[in-house]
Amino acid sequence: MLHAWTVEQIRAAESAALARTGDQELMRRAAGHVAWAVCDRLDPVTGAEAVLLVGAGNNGGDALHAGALLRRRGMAVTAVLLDPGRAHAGGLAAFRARRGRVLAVDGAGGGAVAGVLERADVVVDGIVGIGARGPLRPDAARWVDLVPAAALRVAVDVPSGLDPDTGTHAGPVFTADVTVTVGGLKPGLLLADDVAGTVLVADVGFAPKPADARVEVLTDLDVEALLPDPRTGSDKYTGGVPGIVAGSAQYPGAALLCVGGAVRVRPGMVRYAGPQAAAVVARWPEVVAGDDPSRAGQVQAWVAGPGMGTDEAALDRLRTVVDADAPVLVDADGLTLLARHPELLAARRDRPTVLTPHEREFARIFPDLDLADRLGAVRRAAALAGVTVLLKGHRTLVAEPGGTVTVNTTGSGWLATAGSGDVLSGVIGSLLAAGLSPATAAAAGAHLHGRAGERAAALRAAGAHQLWDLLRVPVQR
Ligand SMILES: NC(=O)C1=CN([C@@H]2O[C@H](COP(=O)(O)OP(=O)(O)OC[C@H]3O[C@@H](n4cnc5c(N)ncnc54)[C@H](OP(=O)(O)O)[C@@H]3O)[C@@H](O)[C@H]2O)[C@@H](O)CC1
Ligand SMILES: [K+]
Repeated sequence: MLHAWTVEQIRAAESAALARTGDQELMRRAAGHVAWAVCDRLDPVTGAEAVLLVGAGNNGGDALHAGALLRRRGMAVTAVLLDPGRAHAGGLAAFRARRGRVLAVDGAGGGAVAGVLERADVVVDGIVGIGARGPLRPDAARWVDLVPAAALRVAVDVPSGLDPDTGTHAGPVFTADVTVTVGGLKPGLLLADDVAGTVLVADVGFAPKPADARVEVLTDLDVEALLPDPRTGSDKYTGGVPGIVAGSAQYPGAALLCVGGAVRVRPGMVRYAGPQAAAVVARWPEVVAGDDPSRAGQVQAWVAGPGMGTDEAALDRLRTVVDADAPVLVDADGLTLLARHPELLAARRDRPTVLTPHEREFARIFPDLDLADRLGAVRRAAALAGVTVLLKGHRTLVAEPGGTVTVNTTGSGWLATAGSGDVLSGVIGSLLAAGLSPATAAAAGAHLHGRAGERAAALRAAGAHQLWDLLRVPVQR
């Protein structure tokens, strides 16, 4: 499992390391990682031109020390000092000692900066790191806008303009190919991967405690270890029995897609309770199907919603499921019904429950929460409702009421297709039925679904039903 920490947590861990090691040494270590990230991506290194954008804080100091190392590797390096009177003294001395070129934006060098940037093979962003407050100020933002897209763009610690805690960027932002982040991951780097690019964690001798992290990422091996794995002596109930309430006359395919997602995770048995029982059994003969969830027999987790419609019959089925003792996942039309009948959601408070909204569905249920900050919004939603909330998106987020959020980093554009979410809810339903906690089932399901989406992209396998075959592919060790 990977972990990410807030700026406050990173600062707390850093201050202990500063007392032990001293800031110059930490900075030199951070700079070594930045220089390595640059050299590793350039061929040839010698003779390449680098520009450092240097702010007035320690982030600029990291960049200057990295520039000194790049000079040693034979690169032509220009440091652009955005606040020349306050540039980091130790970093600047090290850089000058290696005969790096210095331009000050407020003096004679100002006019030359645009031209130097235009020619750069590499631009290193040391404008601001975790000491920044609010959107980039205009005098820094103007240089970000001039960074050529063709250059290798390397951000030190955090791309300037990106909020490391939330991943939001209200104004101009340095768009990085690579971010070398110091000491530990920050949540914003996971959420805004389009801005952060590839994220490398620079180990400089301190790391916050994993147990303190409130933002996590599952890996393939984590998920593999969580999946139901039948052994001798297993029966269908040890494998888990999900019950699916999905599909309608208008959306018969949703029933098949959702049931298929559940079957292909390999539970002990799948039950179906809705108006498409005959179609479900015709496609999935292993499923035990009827139309009434109250007469479905033993179910260890319910999934309700995909394509089920929003009429009285659908509402009755949803009520039955919400009243059940088992864990419940509500998706799609089920969420529309929950938005109209908040008492149903209130009835699930503090019981094992997962909601899987996309942003429009989320806004219907939680109209007061601002999705500009998705991390904050999903966390507050889970706390308000007392249930696990999976917010779909390019980076799907899973929040549990206690405040921990899992960021899903798998997926591809091929998942943005009709019926893909129906498969996801079936997958999570099977994991819930196998006994995983709501947040773990939701996060593991999103991970598996995302990997299936990546395989679909690689195979050009169009159509949500293709995901069925791509869900449980063994992990390459
Ligand atoms: N401490 C250490 O030993 C280690 C630290 N490390 C490194 O230090 C970094 C943190 O350094 P930091 O605390 O100096 O803050 P930093 O991110 O450089 O920003 C402060 C500067 O930004 C300015 N500024 C603020 N807001 C702004 C805005 N919106 N737009 C524009 N400017 C803005 C602010 O200006 P002021 O408000 O003072 O006028 C001030 O000049 C960290 O990210 C990591 O890279 C690592 O090397 C490990 C060892
Ligand atoms: K930066």
